[in-house]
Amino acid sequence: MTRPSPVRYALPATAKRLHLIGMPGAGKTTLGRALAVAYGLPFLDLDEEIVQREQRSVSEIFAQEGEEYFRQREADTLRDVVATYPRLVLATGGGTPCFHHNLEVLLTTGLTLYLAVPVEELVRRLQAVAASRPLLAALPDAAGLETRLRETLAARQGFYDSAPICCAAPTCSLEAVQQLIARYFTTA
Ligand SMILES: Nc1ncnc2c1ncn2[C@@H]1O[C@H](COP(=O)(O)OP(=O)(O)O)[C@@H](O)[C@H]1O
Ligand SMILES: O=C(O)C1=C[C@@H](OP(=O)(O)O)[C@@H](O)[C@H](O)C1
Ligand SMILES: [Mg+2]
Repeated sequence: MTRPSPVRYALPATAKRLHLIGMPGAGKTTLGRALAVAYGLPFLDLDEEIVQREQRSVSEIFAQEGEEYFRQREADTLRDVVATYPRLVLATGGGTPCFHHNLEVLLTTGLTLYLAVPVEELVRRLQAVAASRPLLAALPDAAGLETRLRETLAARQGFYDSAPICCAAPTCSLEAVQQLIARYFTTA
């Protein structure tokens, strides 16, 4: 099988910012980094940017200041980032589109892509790393994690579904996402 030409998957010049949204564990950070390399764009992770500005971890911010403080910092940082970076792959946090009209900011300043990874797969991925995610830490077991993720997804689904592109491929691989994006631009 011959590999597809990279040119076929190049991000059109009109798409200057690519925003990834989705549940924790969907792969926004991991895939965002790979997409940025593939498209030759700068990469930024919104959580990492907040951590850098605050000089403390997301868990520490939640524990010391509470969620509302984090959401305000998240909203401010998002607006700063889109004002600062004309070209960018941005990995958001799982809750980003759901607070402080951030969804409008994301939809109007870049191409927003929803990584719709099934909850069963999120559970598998997050079991190892849930402790570092304040909204998922302290859950007793995989069943508790799954229940929490299903409740969270139900509350957020409407926000996520506003994205013009949705990747529902089982693992949302780099290749699958690039094909989706290429198709979006040839049919738009
Ligand atoms: N496509 C994938 N297949 C398998 N595991 C993945 C994939 N993408 C991410 N992961 C793993 O899932 C976990 C969460 O990924 P991450 O990129 O931090 O997700 P998010 O930023 O959406 O919360 C990490 O341990 C990462 O290695
Ligand atoms: O779902 C959420 O509300 C959150 C997801 C996290 O990002 P990831 O989706 O990258 O884990 C991080 O922003 C914070 O812990 C809150
Ligand atoms: Mg992340």
